[in-house]
Amino acid sequence: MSKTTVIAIAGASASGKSLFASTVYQELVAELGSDGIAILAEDAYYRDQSHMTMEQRVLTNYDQPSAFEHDLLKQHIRDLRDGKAVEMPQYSHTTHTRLPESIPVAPAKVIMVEGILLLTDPSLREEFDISVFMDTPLDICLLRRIKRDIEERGRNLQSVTEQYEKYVRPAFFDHIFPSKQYADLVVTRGGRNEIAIDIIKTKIRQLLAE
Ligand SMILES: Nc1ncnc2c1ncn2[C@@H]1O[C@H](COP(=O)(O)OP(=O)(O)O)[C@@H](O)[C@H]1O
Ligand SMILES: O=c1ccn([C@@H]2O[C@H](COP(=O)(O)O)[C@@H](O)[C@H]2O)c(=O)[nH]1
Repeated sequence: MSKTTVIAIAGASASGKSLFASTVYQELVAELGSDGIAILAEDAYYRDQSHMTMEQRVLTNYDQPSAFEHDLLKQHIRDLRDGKAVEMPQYSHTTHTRLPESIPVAPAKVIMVEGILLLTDPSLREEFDISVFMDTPLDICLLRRIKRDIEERGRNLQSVTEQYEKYVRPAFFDHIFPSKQYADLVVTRGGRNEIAIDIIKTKIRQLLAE
C-alpha cells in the first residue's frame, strides 16, 4: 500500500473511542512496525483556555465544534499523509489548557483519529478513508464518564452532572448522534468489542497488503 489510510473513530464522550483505538494500536504496532500505525486524538486539538479564569473555563461549552481547532487537526492529517511528522498538542481536561510540551507523531501507513465531533465536520470527513461510530448506550457512557472524570479529570459528581445536563447530553443529540449516518462501521458495547477490534485489524492488514 502506498497511500496512508486514515480511520476515524467517533461517538459519545466515554463511549470507548480511546480504548478501542489504543487496543487496535497495541495489538498491531509490533506487527506493523514503527511506521505502521499512529493515533491522533481530537481532544488534543481543544482550544487553549489559559486566558480565562478557572470559573469561566468550567462554564465553557466543550461539546460544540468551535471548541476545537479542527483546521490544525486537518492540517496535521494532511501533513502525515504527505510524509511529514507533526507535533500533536497536549491538552489537560483538568486545567482546560494546552500543555507546553507537544507529542511528536511520525508519518504512518495507518492513522487512527479518535474524537466526539470528527464526523460532524464535512471538511474533516473528507480526510477519512474509514469511519467507525462507537454506539454505546448513553446511560453506560454517563456512568463511565462520571467515574473517569472524577478519577482522572479532577471533577466531582456535581460538576460532572451539571456539565452533562447543560452541554454534553444536548451535544449528543444535536451533533454526535446525527453524525452516525456517516460511519462505515457501527460498533456496539464499547472499547472491548473484540469482534469489532478484529474486523478493523483485518481490514488494516488487508489494506497494507494491497
Ligand atoms: N467495553 C467496556 N467495558 C468496560 N469499560 C469500558 C469499556 N469501554 C470503555 N470503558 C471504560 O470507560 C471509560 C471511557 O472510555 P474511553 O475509551 O476513555 O472513552 P472515550 O474515548 O470515548 O471518551 C474508560 O475508563 C474505559 O476504560
Ligand atoms: O476542557 C475540557 C475539554 C473537554 N471536556 C469534555 O471532554 C469530552 C470529550 O472527551 P472524551 O474523551 O471523548 O470524553 C467532551 O464531552 C467535553 O465535555 C471537558 O470537560 N473539559
